[in-house]
Amino acid sequence: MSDNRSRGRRRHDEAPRPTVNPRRIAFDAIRAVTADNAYANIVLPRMINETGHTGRDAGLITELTYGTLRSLGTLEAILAAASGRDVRQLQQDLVDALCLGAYQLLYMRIPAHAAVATTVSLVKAAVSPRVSGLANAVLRKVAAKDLDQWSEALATGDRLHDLSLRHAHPEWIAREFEAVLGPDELAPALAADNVAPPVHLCAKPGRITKGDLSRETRGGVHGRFSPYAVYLPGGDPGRLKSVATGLAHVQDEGSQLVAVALAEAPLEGPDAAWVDLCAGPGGKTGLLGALAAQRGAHLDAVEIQPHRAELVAKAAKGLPATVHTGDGRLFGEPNSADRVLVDAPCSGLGALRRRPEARWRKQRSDLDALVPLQRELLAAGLRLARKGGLVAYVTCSPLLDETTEAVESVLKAGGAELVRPEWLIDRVPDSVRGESAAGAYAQLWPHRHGTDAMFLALLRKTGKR
Ligand SMILES: C[S@@+](CC[C@H](N)C(=O)[O-])C[C@H]1O[C@@H](n2cnc3c(N)ncnc32)[C@H](O)[C@@H]1O
Repeated sequence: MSDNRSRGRRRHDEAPRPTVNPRRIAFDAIRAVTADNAYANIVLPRMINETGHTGRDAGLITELTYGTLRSLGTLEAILAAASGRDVRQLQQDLVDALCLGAYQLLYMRIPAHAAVATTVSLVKAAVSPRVSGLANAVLRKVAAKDLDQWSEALATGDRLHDLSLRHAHPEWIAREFEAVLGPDELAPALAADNVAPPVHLCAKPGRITKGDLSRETRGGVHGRFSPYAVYLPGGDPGRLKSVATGLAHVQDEGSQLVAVALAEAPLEGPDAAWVDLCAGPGGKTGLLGALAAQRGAHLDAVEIQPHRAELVAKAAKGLPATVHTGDGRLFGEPNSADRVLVDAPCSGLGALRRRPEARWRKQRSDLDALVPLQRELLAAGLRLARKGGLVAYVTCSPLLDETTEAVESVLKAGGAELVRPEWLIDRVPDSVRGESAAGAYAQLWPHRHGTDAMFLALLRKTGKR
């Protein structure tokens, strides 16, 4: 009797079992990205939450969705070969389902018969029963080879083409990376973009220590390089009290390093007026603001997009910082700032591992508008700095146009010099890029450092601009 009662009570207390199949959720998320231009890292957590999946199922859904989206170009090339036709001739929802199936066959340890059967059922239910026979035939052909065999079968002998196909990147991105890294490191750099990174947290200096933050995360380890980084072992960072109350925030370790490198660079003269000229959504504002508080400095944070400026205001809460909504190119008095961060809007190609679909959406032509804006913002940062003041030019991209070429073109106008970012270079091995008598740049890489590919040029204003 008592047994029955307790069994009944337990059933009543349990959360309802999720009823939507994990593969269906992954398919719906992929459709949202390909059909509605959604961002997977925004729609997927919501879908998982709404359908009540947790633990291993949530992990499976994430792997299916992110993995398929990261590998789309390669999967489509293999599907084209397996079906004997250009996949653009097929309806998009069928292609999405086939990509999801092919991903399981080629990248996951799911038995072929299960991957084919579940995908065919999905096609019947979510696309059309009329095309389920076609889906079955194509996936069986895909299953006949593994990824290495497909890569070999589709290789043309052109190194960039073959590496791009094997590591699922558009060829133009591989070419741009190679222009910076050289041929030997290209394969590991591309491969690193396909590994989901852990969430990095920043323990705001003066607010919480790394030790206390890692204890709160139950198993989080201290970052390799940043004095403030903790790697989250898993779970939702938003549920941590320190994150919810603003003592810590989510921020890639590389982003932390480039911001701290500006704050730690030696400076002669006053050191009270700091500016963050491209601040949204406010990660670096939060860290620089906390450092400014410790040093008796004040931070002005500028962001052109009002909704992003609101996020900056949240990140700056309780810190000695003022948030301005406006154009950084027009902000402030010339010769007034001691330290300026120009974290310029960029292609974001240094953070592809965090944004699964991004590599297939970006185009080389996106740089046409970004490159002039980056140079104008850097020139504005130098105008704002006082003589002897420091400007950090930062991008989350290693591309030549957005990094060294931007800096060199602005330096040509005179009145500024390149400074070695010693603080960063001393603590991060293999982070020097392009050392010369004129100075050195810092470049971080996922495959070398486990960070996003952040670029930093530290400049000192030497005269009139
Ligand atoms: C790379 S993001 C900055 C990331 C930020 N520093 C952080 O750590 O969270 C670049 C930001 O610059 C903003 N932006 C673009 N053009 C701008 C302009 N002319 N003036 C100020 N901000 C601008 C973008 O809206 C975007 O929020």
